[in-house]
Amino acid sequence: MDIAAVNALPYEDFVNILGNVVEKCPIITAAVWSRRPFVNFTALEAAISEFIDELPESGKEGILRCHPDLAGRDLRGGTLTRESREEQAGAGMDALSSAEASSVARLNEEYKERFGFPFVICARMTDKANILRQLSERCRNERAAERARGIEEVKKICRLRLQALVLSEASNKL
Ligand SMILES: NC(=O)NC1NC(=O)NC1=O
Repeated sequence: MDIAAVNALPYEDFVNILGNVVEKCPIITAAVWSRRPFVNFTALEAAISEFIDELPESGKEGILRCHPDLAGRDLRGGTLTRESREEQAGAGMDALSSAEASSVARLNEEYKERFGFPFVICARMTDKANILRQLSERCRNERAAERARGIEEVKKICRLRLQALVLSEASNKL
């Protein structure tokens, strides 16, 4: 779908198609619909990013809380969203050794205990070893820094999900 097709979507379709570019936060997609028409892919991505940046800190934490744990209960129970399942599987989160799985579970709990929101990282842009390292390193950060870092990761996940749905200028030229 190119940007002209995106701009032509009624809001029901816009939210149905793009509603999970930020995990379980269709309200963000619903809000940016009124910013149409988008001149290009970058403008659509920027509108989402600006909406997130304008939220109070509690809203940003709310976005983080909509994300499932890496290798957590939703993965084990088969209740991840399709996007999240593919991202987590791509980084090997569905094939951890039992030692890795218990380490991730312990660190995820420690992180949530400390910050009150889950550890979020763009799984597609990293790998298992780095996820395990970041999980233990980022546990030591300050809350505000971690909130900002988590939101940066949400935006990376969003860009990749958008790219899977909307042709960017670069791919238009191919
Ligand atoms: N917690 C967390 O980072 N979750 C995720 N990351 C990602 O790329 N997809 C997710 O579901």
